[in-house]
Amino acid sequence: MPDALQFPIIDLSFPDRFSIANLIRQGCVDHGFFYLVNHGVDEELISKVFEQSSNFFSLPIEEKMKLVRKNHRGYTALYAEKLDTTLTTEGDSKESFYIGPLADDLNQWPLEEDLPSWRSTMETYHQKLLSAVTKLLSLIALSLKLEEDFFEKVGALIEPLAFIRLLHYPDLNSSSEEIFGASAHSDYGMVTLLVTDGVPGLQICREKSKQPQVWEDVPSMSGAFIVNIGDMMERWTNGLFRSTLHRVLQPRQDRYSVAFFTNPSKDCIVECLESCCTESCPPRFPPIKAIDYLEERLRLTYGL
Ligand SMILES: O=C(O)CCC(=O)C(=O)O
Ligand SMILES: [Fe+2]
Repeated sequence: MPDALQFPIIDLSFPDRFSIANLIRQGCVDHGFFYLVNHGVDEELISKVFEQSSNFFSLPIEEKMKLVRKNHRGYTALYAEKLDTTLTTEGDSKESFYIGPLADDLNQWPLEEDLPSWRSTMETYHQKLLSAVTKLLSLIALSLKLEEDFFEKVGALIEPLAFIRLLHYPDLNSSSEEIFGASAHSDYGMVTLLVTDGVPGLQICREKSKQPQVWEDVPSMSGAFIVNIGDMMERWTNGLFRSTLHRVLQPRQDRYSVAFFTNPSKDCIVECLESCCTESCPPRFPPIKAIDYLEERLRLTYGL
């Protein structure tokens, strides 16, 4: 058995920003994963989000289906999503609910009388997470030897396409090796901040092209977000920062988690950073517009 994974612990409130930036760089180059502590999001708010998430997923399926996913907002039922697009199996054994940018009015919400304070809890969480991510991105910019406001300057943060995904992996009492809670995938955007209820299941594969693939457990850390780099950040850094393959096994008991995905604003162009390419190491990915990339990935995931 390999030793348990150890990721760097990034303290968002630590005053020496350059040493934190170096630690981030190490985490992103080695694993594409790190823990984030002192992130400014109250424990109490996180507990409330989990409680409200469980309230929603406990509703009868007919109620949940009234909010079925439109414009990538709302409910996706068990098996409706398959993150590993190469699998021929049915779909992932999870249900989820997406809440997108608050300004564009496309979100779908349960009725206040059915789930009081549900909407306001999620809106507060969205705002708090966006503020933590903005701080984190300035450190990521430093870690890439860029100016702290690099991601602002390239327009990534004008109206970032940021999504909360509430996740519920029910205990299905089945042990099919073919079906995953979330099948192997990498996230699409810049960074993802994840919090789980502590039930194990998340694994990463550090060498995606090595066969057989080696999967290692990611332990949760109380009070910390698990942060991982997404594909657009990998493209910006020409592969220096890894967007690591990960998955969730079917849990042996109910499991809840909450992911916060941050993608750049829709018109932001993601192209290889000058500091990440040379004549002998040219850009591996052509420039792309964030919205085009995101839409294509979502299309593949949902088989549209
Ligand atoms: O639930 C988890 O632990 C991970 C979820 C995940 O990887 C995702 O939703 O992209
Ligand atoms: Fe993921």
